[in-house]
Amino acid sequence: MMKNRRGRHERGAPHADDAVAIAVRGLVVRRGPREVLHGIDLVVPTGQVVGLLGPSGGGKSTLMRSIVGVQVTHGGEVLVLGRPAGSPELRREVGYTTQSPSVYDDLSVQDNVAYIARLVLPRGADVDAEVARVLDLVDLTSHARDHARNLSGGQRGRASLACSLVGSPRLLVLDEPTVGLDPVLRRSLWDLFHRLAADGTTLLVSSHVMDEAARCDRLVLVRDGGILADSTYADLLRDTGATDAEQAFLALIDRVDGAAPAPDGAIAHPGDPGDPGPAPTPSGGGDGIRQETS
Ligand SMILES: Nc1ncnc2c1ncn2[C@@H]1O[C@H](COP(=O)(O)OP(=O)(O)OP(=O)(O)O)[C@@H](O)[C@H]1O
Repeated sequence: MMKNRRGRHERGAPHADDAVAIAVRGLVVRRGPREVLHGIDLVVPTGQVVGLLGPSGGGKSTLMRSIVGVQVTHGGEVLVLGRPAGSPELRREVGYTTQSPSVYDDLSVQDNVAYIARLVLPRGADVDAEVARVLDLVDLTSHARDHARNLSGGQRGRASLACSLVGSPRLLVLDEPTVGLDPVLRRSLWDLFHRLAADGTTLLVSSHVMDEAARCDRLVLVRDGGILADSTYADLLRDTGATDAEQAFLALIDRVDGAAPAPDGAIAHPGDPGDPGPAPTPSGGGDGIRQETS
């Protein structure tokens, strides 16, 4: 059994490639009558904060749902920590927050978290200590006894985030966790994300606020069901000649739409001639994708 960077014994998942937390190949998803992901290839390295950025309706949530295994998929492969997305073995390894905070209004904040902790933690674990730990991480200790219905929007979001931090999952998939937060809270959440990453957790964080790009170790720009770029913020600015993420995003769109030429050394886009394609995926995954809900 291996130990991770936190010194914990890791639970069961194969480790064909510890450097890769998520490997997506050729992912196709249809929702209703439309195909909304058109053959996505994506590799997310372990221990990084990877931002999934792009305009509303581009497919960020659908991609995240596919990664956590709650999305019916129609082609391709999604491996998470070396296993097919949605595998039962991943339930304690992957934390997920949806865009709408998932908390029980009629329970206190601490009881919401304790409920999840009793489901997630091994028998005999110190639930109270874990509740205190995660509430401290999201700065909600002073609201521990408040009913969730009495929280502000930002506090509800952090209560939901606290639930997904229970048990220190190795992968956190967070759908717009900073939406509606004031700048101070946004900064403190991004600081938390980087502390977790420094401790070995991988984070996939979506946002349609382009100025959050600078806070990510890696950026994946999603538009119209495809990946427009997969880069670092610095490389994105260098390769587009832009001064901020929004400008860079628009420059990439113009380039893809044929309105602007790519400068030398431009970012390789998936599917471009010369694009080396995704990094090798870890072996040990299944031959299909678990399909749980529509
Ligand atoms: N339940 C659904 N049924 C049918 N189509 C859907 C459903 N949910 C989303 N879609 C469609 O799938 C596409 C991708 O949506 P998705 O929610 O993944 O985008 P997004 O980038 O996360 O957007 P946002 O930033 O607004 O959350 C959109 O065209 C959307 O209309």
